[in-house]
Amino acid sequence: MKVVLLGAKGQVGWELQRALAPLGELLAWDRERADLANPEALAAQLRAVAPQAIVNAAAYTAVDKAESEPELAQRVNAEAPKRLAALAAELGIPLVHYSTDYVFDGSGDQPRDEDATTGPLSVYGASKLAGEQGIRASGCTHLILRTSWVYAARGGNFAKTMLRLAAEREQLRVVNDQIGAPTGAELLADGAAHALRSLLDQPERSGTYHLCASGETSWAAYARFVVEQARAKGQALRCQEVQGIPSSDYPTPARRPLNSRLDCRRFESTFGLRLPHWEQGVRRMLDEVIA
Ligand SMILES: NC(=O)C1=CN([C@@H]2O[C@H](COP(=O)(O)OP(=O)(O)OC[C@H]3O[C@@H](n4cnc5c(N)ncnc54)[C@H](OP(=O)(O)O)[C@@H]3O)[C@@H](O)[C@H]2O)C=CC1
Ligand SMILES: Cc1cn([C@H]2C[C@H](O)[C@@H](COP(=O)(O)OP(=O)(O)O[C@H]3O[C@@H](C)C(=O)[C@@H](O)[C@H]3O)O2)c(=O)[nH]c1=O
Ligand SMILES: [Mg+2]
Repeated sequence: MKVVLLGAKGQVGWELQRALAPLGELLAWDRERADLANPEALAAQLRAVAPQAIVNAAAYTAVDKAESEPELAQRVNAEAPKRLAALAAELGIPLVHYSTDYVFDGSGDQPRDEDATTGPLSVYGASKLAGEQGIRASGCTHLILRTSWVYAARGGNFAKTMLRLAAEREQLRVVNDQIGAPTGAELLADGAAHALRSLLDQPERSGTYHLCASGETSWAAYARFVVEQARAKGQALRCQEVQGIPSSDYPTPARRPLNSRLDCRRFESTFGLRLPHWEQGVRRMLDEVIA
């Protein structure tokens, strides 16, 4: 089977290069090879290689910057996935795609399932929601995997920012009223590979799924965990305190949801998989980064 992977150098894309390799011939395309800002050219490039599945890990992920670049965010996160889905429908092949907790408004304190009402607060969230909607409307066989708070040893993410700041400063100030689950790129890649295998035999499993590590935390408690673990692993850090603050004390261009809890039971029961606790993957990532 020939699989095209888009966004091959991102956090999740990098892990997908590993996780998808056993499925057959993998064409791993980065931004230089295939630009999602040009959906028509992308479709022509894909058509030329006639893949049997498309996995899209590319996205415009700069949440604050998207507020001032809404057109580019829309092209990459909405128009390109819609074009990919139209091609997948035409070729009769599955499309795997990732989406985000930021499609929701974050009200309440309960985990949301896949059918919960969406209500993005940011340009990024709205562009990702439009991408989902384009895929669902295309009629192609698909997996839309909504996740949250992605980290990896390779690439930029919140945990690595905290490690850097903790080495420089005595005190970190981090929001404690946004709640979610940090999710590793490894888990997202392995989960997608398992689910894609399953989808090839059972196309009726096509649909939208929530896929996050289990458990929940705030960004502040997550930062504290990272600092404590890193110190226990021998990192010299100046940071003495991670001070929890309300989101209102940390103004950003984009608004973020307070409740990012996602109910992942549909993914677990459909594909017969169990999602590990977020702390497990974060520990592994820190081992790798600190080594
Ligand atoms: N990061 C997170 O916290 C979360 C991510 N997600 C979703 O998960 C998926 C994977 O995200 P993640 O791996 O973390 O993101 P990254 O930002 O690590 O990787 C995204 C990749 O997409 C590439 N890319 C950006 N613009 C284009 C373009 N125009 N054409 C081709 N490639 C492009 C980037 O290339 P370059 O490096 O050159 O910019 C990068 O390699 C995305 O769909 C994202 O929306 C969902 C929830 C949380
Ligand atoms: C650096 C920093 C951030 N924060 C806050 C800002 C924000 O509310 C939260 C996390 O910061 P980030 O910049 O990592 O947040 P952000 O880039 O919005 O993270 C999001 O990325 C996109 C792609 C997603 O899809 C989401 O699931 C989520 O992971 O922590 C602090 O409170 N103190 C700090 O020193
Ligand atoms: Mg970010």
